[in-house]
Amino acid sequence: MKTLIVGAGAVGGFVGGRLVQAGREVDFLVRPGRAEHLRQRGLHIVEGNRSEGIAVNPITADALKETEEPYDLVLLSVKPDALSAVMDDITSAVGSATVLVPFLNGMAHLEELTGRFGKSLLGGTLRIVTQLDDNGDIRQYLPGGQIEIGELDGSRTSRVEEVARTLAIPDFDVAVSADIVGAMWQKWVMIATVGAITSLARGTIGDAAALTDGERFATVTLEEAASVAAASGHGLSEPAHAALQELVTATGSGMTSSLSRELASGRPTEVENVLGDLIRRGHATGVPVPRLEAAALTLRAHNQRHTTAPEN
Ligand SMILES: NC(=O)C1=CN([C@@H]2O[C@H](COP(=O)(O)OP(=O)(O)OC[C@H]3O[C@@H](n4cnc5c(N)ncnc54)[C@H](OP(=O)(O)O)[C@@H]3O)[C@@H](O)[C@H]2O)C=CC1
Ligand SMILES: CC(C)(CO)C(=O)C(=O)O
Repeated sequence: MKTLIVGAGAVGGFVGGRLVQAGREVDFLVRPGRAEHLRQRGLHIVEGNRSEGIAVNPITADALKETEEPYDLVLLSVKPDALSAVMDDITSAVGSATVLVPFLNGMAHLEELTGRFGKSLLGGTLRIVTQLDDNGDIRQYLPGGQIEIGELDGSRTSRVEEVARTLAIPDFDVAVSADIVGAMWQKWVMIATVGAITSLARGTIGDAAALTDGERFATVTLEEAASVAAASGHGLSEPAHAALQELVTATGSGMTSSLSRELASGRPTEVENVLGDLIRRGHATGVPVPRLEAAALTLRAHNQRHTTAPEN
């Protein structure tokens, strides 16, 4: 499938770079500065001391407008504040048979994208731990990754199978979900909980678990996020809740989240998309969320110090 990766940051650069290495036909929609960087330096993925340079094909929005052939697959890997701009930019890349898969965290983007691209859209979740570094390279902090995709109505179609085959890259688990909306909510509960704990503790899940009352704090924070999901009609199954409970209280765990990594590196965070939206839904459904609110306040204060423009 001819694939367009939208945004060559921590997610798009990593997934797209691995797809190129696996021999897929991939272009990267990037802004002019990133295009220049990728042409000069190539895309670099760094794991520990190992750095791999990958020759990639960047394309800017102006050049994309000239494209006559739509892409088969478009992977959206920008942050929410860039979504409306890229939705305009990809118009010429999306034809009647194009499939779009978003990897953004949270749920707000789904409504926006469905309104614009309707049936072209699949749901998606991605679990990797990567970040752009100061050289513009992509650092992977934990090995492997998981991708879940699915039709929003839960049906099993040939196009979803084809996308899954295209995304099958080494060290990645790729699964087709019969309930991708539920899977996205589950990931949202996870990322909000891990993001809140690790941002407030300024450390890893393991660091927080080792603090006095750390495990209890993590348990109650998970309870808040899971209760909002349940009140919104997307309650976690008992095994899913138990697995998350283990994940967020794991002693010795090196897990962080993109929220806390960005907090630590002085970059603006996606607080509104990951925590703000969940808090708003908590208020709307009468679920108290004091720990999520405390984390959001910390991250909003950080954003105010580190951004000149609001996130959304
Ligand atoms: N990092 C992670 O481990 C994970 C992140 N996610 C989610 O994935 C999404 C993307 O995050 P992440 O990759 O970390 O973010 P990054 O900031 O690393 O990457 C976003 C990229 O989007 C690019 N971009 C911004 N505007 C445009 C535009 N108009 N056209 C083309 N490119 C553009 C930026 O490029 P530039 O500014 O250089 O132009 C940047 O390289 C987020 O919603 C995040 O929550 C999901 C799973 C894991
Ligand atoms: C899976 C996880 C928690 C990895 O960092 C993530 O999605 C994120 O940080 O945004």
